[in-house]
Amino acid sequence: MQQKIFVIGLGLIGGSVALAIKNEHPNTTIIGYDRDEEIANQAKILKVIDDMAESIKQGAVDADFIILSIPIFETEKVMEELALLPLKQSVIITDTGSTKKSIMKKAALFIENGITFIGGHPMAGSHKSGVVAAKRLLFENAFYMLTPPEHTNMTEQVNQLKHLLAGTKSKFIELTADEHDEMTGILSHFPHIIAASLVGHAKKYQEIYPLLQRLAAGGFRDITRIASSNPHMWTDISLRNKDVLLQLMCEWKQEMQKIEQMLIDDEYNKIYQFFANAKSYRDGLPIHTKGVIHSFYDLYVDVPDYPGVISEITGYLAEERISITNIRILETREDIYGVLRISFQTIQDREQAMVCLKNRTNYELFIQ
Ligand SMILES: NC(=O)c1ccc[n+]([C@@H]2O[C@H](COP(=O)([O-])OP(=O)(O)OC[C@H]3O[C@@H](n4cnc5c(N)ncnc54)[C@H](O)[C@@H]3O)[C@@H](O)[C@H]2O)c1
Ligand SMILES: O=C(O)C(=O)C[C@]1(C(=O)O)C=C[C@@H](O)C=C1
Repeated sequence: MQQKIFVIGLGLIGGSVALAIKNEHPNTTIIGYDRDEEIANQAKILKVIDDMAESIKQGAVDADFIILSIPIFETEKVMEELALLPLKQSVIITDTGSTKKSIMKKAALFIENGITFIGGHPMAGSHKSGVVAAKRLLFENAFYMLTPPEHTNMTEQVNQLKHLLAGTKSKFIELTADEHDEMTGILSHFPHIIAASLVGHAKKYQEIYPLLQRLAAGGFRDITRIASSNPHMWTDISLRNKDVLLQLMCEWKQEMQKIEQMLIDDEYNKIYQFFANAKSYRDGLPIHTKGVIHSFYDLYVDVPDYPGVISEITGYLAEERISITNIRILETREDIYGVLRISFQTIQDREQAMVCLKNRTNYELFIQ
């Protein structure tokens, strides 16, 4: 029988999940709903969904799976709405929200009526929003965290959900809502607050140093990329994980005080150790996976510093239809060689690019 999947919220995550499901299970019918009708129309035109529902009720009542992919506060409201509808008794409802505690509390509304709700969170994404940024393989190799309600046996339904989401090519992991919120607090939510605060801090100096904005390069850009994320989404996340965040902030302030003291006391060895410890842990993080710590397949090209070198290289790659995810000059000064870093989404793309550039240029190529 053809299964009907109802996706509520057709943005970056809802759109990417829908594309992954359709690719793996072409026989499913994907019905989408977005409170912004234009976005739902766009999703239909982009073939992210098969059809649009006019209301949550219309899409939900005969759905086999319902996937909520909207900001956390909205997720909680829509869960209340769904709990009042005559849903299929066998339906499996899930969400993609970045926090899990408040959502799993709301899930009691379903559990008490024998309806399955399994919390979900694909641990990959982007600072970009919207259906146009959706990608079928956005979650490839990332962890996809599932939080089935505690003290229930939902093994069979969890397996059905994993089967449905197999096309995401992510690694499923089950944990409690508390564990989820603590770990994502440390690795995702708190870093987003720090990134936003670093940007705010630099902005304060903008009037004194108008050049600041143009000087903001390498390190500052790397550490603050996530400050470009959707403020609506992050306000919800911060408020719904505030206990964890407040604890982390308290520890962070103590850590800053320790470093402050090392500087005041000119403690060379301790300062060295502070950086060395961080480097050793950061260097040991798994690479070539997506998720909290992103890594792409980078290729470095030694290029002479002349105008047009980037368009020359991207031109060759475009002619051979090799897609890149990012490109950046790491260092260029007059008369010396600069290094161009090109990032690819897959190892195959990088290999193809190496062959292409070897054939068409004399530039030296290397991989770190
Ligand atoms: N962006 C990421 O990196 C990321 C990663 C993993 C999980 N998440 C979580 O996934 C969820 C969706 O995030 P996103 O990045 O796709 O956001 P998005 O802004 O790209 O898309 C959200 C969509 O939901 C729609 N929407 C909002 N309220 C709605 C409602 N009540 N009914 C129907 N549609 C509604 C919006 O119009 C929008 O199109 C959030 O809970 C977020 O925490 C985000
Ligand atoms: O890469 C990014 O831009 C993200 O912010 C993605 C990120 C993360 O912190 O890793 C952000 C929130 C989601 O809940 C999951 C993933």
